[in-house]
Amino acid sequence: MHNVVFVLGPPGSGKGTICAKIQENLGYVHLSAGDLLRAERQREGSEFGALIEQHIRNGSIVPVEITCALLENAMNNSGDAKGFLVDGFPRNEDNLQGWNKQMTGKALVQFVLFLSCPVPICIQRCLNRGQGRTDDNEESLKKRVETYNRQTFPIIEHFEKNGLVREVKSERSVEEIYADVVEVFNQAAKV
Ligand SMILES: Nc1ncnc2c1ncn2[C@@H]1O[C@H](COP(=O)(O)OP(=O)(O)O)[C@@H](O)[C@H]1O
Ligand SMILES: Nc1ccn([C@@H]2O[C@H](COP(=O)(O)OP(=O)(O)O)[C@@H](O)[C@H]2O)c(=O)n1
Ligand SMILES: [Mg+2]
Repeated sequence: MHNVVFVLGPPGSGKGTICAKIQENLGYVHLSAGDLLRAERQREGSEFGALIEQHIRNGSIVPVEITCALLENAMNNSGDAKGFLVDGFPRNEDNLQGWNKQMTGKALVQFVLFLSCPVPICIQRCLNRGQGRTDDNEESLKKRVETYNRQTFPIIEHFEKNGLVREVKSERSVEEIYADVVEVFNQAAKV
């Protein structure tokens, strides 16, 4: 059984940054759904490259069959890990349903780390990210924020109803955010 922590929040809220620190210090393995999709897009012989690029530019969500298979493969190929940080997933109802269908009995979701941050700050961070991403431009960002508001936030609310959400405000320094994140993981380890 894989232990999983879902990490959600608007684009640019700092999911990748904080996950890297958790992986470094707390022994969880970081799996970014976006990174896995970008790698699959680049993989020679992939039949999904064009479809993935289309969704990324549009800020829309790739069908779960593709994303969940990438996540499950990565988990199975990671050897023994204390747990996995599944960053940027599930982002919509399709993601959630597909995960439940494919991973029930194989993964246990410990909690959902929700990095909350005002959208204008998130957009500015993405525009300054400097990773050359095809979706870090004003036009794609507008669509990504809309997708977040319409599709991802309701998923966070769903988990909230189940008592699984641990919110950490991320309009602060990485050090301040991370200090709260460590508290969340410590609390989770007690129960
Ligand atoms: N707490 C923070 N304060 C200022 N900038 C940040 C903070 N966390 C991340 N960043 C920067 O913002 C950009 C987006 O961060 P990233 O971790 O990629 O977010 P996400 O994965 O949620 O899109 C990156 O350039 C990152 O260096
Ligand atoms: N579960 C997911 C995660 C990302 N994606 C796609 O990948 C893009 C980038 O996701 P990301 O997680 O790397 O973006 P950030 O929130 O980290 O900025 C999203 O806008 C989607 O188009 C997806 O389709 N399904
Ligand atoms: Mg990211």
